[in-house]
Amino acid sequence: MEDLQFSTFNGVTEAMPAEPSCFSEFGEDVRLRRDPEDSAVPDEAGESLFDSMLCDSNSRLVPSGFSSSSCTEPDGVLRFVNSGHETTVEASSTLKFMGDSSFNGGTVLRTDEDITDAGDFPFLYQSARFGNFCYQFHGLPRGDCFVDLHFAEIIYTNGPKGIRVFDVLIQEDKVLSEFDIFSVVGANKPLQLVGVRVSVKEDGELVVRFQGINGSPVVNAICIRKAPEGAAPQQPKEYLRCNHCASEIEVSSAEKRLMRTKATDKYEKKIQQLTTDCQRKANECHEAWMSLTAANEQLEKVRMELDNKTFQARSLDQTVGEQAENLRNIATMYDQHKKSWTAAINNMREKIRIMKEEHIRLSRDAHSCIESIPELNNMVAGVQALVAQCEDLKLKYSEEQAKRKQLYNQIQETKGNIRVFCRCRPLSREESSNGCATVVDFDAAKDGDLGVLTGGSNKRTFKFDRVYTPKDGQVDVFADASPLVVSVLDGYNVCIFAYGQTGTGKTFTMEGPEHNRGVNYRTLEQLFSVARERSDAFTYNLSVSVLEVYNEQIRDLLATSPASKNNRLEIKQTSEGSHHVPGIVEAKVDNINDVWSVLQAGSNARAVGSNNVNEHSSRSHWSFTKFFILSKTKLWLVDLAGSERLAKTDAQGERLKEAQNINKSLSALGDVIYALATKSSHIPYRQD
Ligand SMILES: Nc1ncnc2c1ncn2[C@@H]1O[C@H](COP(=O)(O)OP(=O)(O)OP(=O)(O)O)[C@@H](O)[C@H]1O
Repeated sequence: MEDLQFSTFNGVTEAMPAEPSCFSEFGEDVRLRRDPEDSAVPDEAGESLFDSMLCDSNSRLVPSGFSSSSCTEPDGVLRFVNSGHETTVEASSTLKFMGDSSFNGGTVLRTDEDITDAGDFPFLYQSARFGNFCYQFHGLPRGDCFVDLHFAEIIYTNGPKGIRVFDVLIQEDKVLSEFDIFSVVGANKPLQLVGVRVSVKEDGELVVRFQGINGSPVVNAICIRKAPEGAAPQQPKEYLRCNHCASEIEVSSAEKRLMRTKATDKYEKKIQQLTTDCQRKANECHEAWMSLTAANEQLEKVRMELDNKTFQARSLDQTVGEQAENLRNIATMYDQHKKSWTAAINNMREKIRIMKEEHIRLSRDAHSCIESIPELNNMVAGVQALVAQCEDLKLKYSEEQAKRKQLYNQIQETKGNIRVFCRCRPLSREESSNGCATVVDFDAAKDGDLGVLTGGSNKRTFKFDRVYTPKDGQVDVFADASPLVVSVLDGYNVCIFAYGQTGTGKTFTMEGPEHNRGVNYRTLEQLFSVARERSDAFTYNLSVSVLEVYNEQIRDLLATSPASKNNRLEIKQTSEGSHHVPGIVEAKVDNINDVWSVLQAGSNARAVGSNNVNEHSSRSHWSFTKFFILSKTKLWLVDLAGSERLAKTDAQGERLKEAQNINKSLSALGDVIYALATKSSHIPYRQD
């Protein structure tokens, strides 16, 4: 009994409907006969699939070929059309298969492939009509009849499912909906729609129409059978069908209940198992939900991270943009630099080209020089000989110069260490207009004699080293002073001073006007000239100090600060016998202009008084000295104050005191000079 199962039509457990006896074998439920290759098993899905295809509740699908044994009443067959095939009469059967007729449209298709489980007439399934077609039968008897349709997928043998889907309508009633042969039995396998009950009217016409949904419809055979006339629908009987032999067995109510109980147990177990599966699936769903929640949280984190990354990406974009801008600027600068460098390189190339040409020219010159080297060597030898000769001459010159210097200074000493020159100025315009006349006789002036008329024919004569007449100029006076300049540079101390009565021309002789310089300027000019001539052999560092002796006080005329101006200076004698003034300003001079500036500064700082003898009379002695740092030699150039006869000048007060001091110091100077001239053992330098 395990192999038996209720036939279930229309989704409920019930007995098979009343069937014509010749097709009673088709009671086997299609849901139990799925093709193993299709891996189909009877299940709710398969049941739903067939239910959805079958539109007539009395019809059924049979997944096997037509068998002659199933046709118990061959006379009841009104038409059996073999689509796409010619008329066939089987000797072993009383059935006559008509050739393909009564169709409208479509084409014929045949196959030589074997049809699995094809029943007794496989050729029924090896030909078919397909395409856009319908069958229209005429001459059928009025009343009900059954229509059986035979199908097999012989075109799309590899499927897939759904490649051919179509509807079938009989007498415009849909009997198959979205019919898919391959989905039910696969390829090259028969599938019968059995027992569609239709009614034929008086016109005896029956129309079978095929409508394609996907692909073209197909049909292999159509069988029209006569239905029992006036037969009322029978009460459903309860059958059991053997799964192996497909024989139908009528069962009693008790047996049916027993089987139902067993079936109920079986289904309860199945329900239990489904409940367990459902619970398991629910758990799985819960776990999936939890993991989905976790995934969502993770997703949220990822989204936030993504937001951050997006923000960072935007920042990076901005940075990249700025960098790109910088790069563009750099590129622009680079282009500019490149242009300037290119220009510079071109310029350099031009220079190199010129230099190469110059180099070639020099190389040629060098070659010609090399060729003239022998001659050059001779010249070099000659030059070296001349240099040696020159060195020898320089040595001899130095020796001779030393001798000459010695002799020169000996001559100066022979002339006398103290020399006195007398210069007489011409009468001034004022003196001439006052009727003054000269009392000096210059007849023997060339011999150094000066006669002074003392009245009448009396004449008193004075002896000097040289007498300058009023006609002698500054140049003549300096001619005798200039040899002394050379002596200074040879290391001898020299002092030139002007002595005389007020207004006799001391300042004129020493300083002189700007257009007619005196001894000071000319001496120093010659000093720099000789120093320049000797610069190859000697270096002279020259400096100048300017001082004034006024009322027995020494004043530094180059001092600028009040403290140094008020500083009390004294003349000191060194152990070597020379004299100097500690603390006095020594201005370094490099040329005659410097000296002149210093002298001007010193002259401006002098204390000048006036008396009625000479308005511009100097009331002080002033001098400046040259210091030769190397030899420490000094040249004193002194413009003494004028000696005066006090009664004649009518001096009083300060002027009298000045005059007294001047005369006193001049008298002391006279004593010193006398002591020096007579080579006295005591020189009264510090006599008060
Ligand atoms: N040789 C000369 N030829 C022409 N003019 C002269 C000559 N010597 C002096 N004089 C003029 O005589 C005037 C007085 O000369 P200077 O001032 O030099 O006298 P001094 O002796 O320096 O007087 P003091 O002692 O009062 O300073 C000046 O006007 C000067 O120009």
